[in-house]
Amino acid sequence: MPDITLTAVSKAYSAGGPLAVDNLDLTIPDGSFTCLLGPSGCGKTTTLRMIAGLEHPTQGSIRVGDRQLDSVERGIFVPPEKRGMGLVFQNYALWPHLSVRRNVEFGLTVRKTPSAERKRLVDAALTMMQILHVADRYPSQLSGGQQQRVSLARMLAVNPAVLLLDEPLSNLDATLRLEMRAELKRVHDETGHTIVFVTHDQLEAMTMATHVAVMRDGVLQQLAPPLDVYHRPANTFVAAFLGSPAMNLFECGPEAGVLGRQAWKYLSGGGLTGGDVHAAGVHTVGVRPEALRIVDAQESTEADWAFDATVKAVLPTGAAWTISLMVDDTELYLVTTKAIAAVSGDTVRCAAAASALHLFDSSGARNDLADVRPELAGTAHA
Ligand SMILES: Nc1ncnc2c1ncn2[C@@H]1O[C@H](COP(=O)(O)OP(=O)(O)OP(=O)(O)O)[C@@H](O)[C@H]1O
Repeated sequence: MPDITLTAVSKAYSAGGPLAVDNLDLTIPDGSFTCLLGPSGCGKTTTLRMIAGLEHPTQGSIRVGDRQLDSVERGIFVPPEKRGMGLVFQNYALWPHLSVRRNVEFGLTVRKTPSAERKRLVDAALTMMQILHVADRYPSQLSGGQQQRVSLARMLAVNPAVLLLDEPLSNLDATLRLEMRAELKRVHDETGHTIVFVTHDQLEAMTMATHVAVMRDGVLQQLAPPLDVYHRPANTFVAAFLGSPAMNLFECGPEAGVLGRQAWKYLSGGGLTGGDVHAAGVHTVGVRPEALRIVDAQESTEADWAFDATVKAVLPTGAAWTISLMVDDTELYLVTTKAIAAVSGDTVRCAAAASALHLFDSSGARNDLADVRPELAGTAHA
């Protein structure tokens, strides 16, 4: 199936009311695992439901390759059952009075698929989801994870070209969620289906997606592979939304706080004058907690940005240490896998490579300064 393309799609639930989705241009590549990611109410579900044909756009068009599914301007609307898409929601909506096999068979029975073919397709879907051994049980006799596998098997059995999933893992406990993430990724690798997956969980998006579409207030912020979104966020919203702890962000300039003034001084060095930094529009600096390190005075190189900070608290997480630091009244986080001896109240020297700094202008948009100082382009991880 070709790409799914949304062009200038908007949706208001009431005439003249607020836009749940605002002028969305989005291309979901064929065969991709695209996650629609963003905080509650940002328009992810509305977008998914419009792709499915369960909601009508107020404006704009949706097509798959050359096939128009919706066009408000041209009065086109293809009903959900004719779109070749399978849907799975957060609540599995299994029929309680039907066995697992009958549940999975349901869509095929509706389509009047011959019984031998039906059995083959159901067995294949149950095998794919590794639940063939519970085929004769009823939903109430299954764990939450197994029930979710049944709802996925039910969708896979009818072999839709596109799988639309709306927070399908949010009812599962942490262990099952992890297991199902791996499972969905495997299904995607094995089938090559296009998957569109709604989640507000950044870890879910990072771990499974080939592409992440970050939304805010109905507006697309960035569409890119997950590591690009993480390492080259398009703006401060995306930068702050991904990562745990989130990216340290602080205002930078001659009038900013202590840390921001130091950063501004650093950025102004190396042939780039303060005026140039200002002219280039740097307003906010970001640095990921794991890009900061604690150094001995002799360890940081001249190219590093280095500063002194006071340890507020050391928070061991088992695999790593999260350290809360204060520079004057700015709090920032550092994550390290190296055990450190520091305790609350100690002063430590921190450093980050120039390439680990993310620069944003006053509108919050990414500003690489790449033309001026390539080492500040933030490309170390790209
Ligand atoms: N049926 C509806 N009628 C009126 N407003 C709605 C309806 N469904 C959603 N909205 C509103 O549209 C906006 C987008 O909602 P949507 O459910 O698409 O967001 P979401 O990002 O999926 O949120 P969540 O993660 O909480 O499900 C919200 O302001 C919401 O209140």
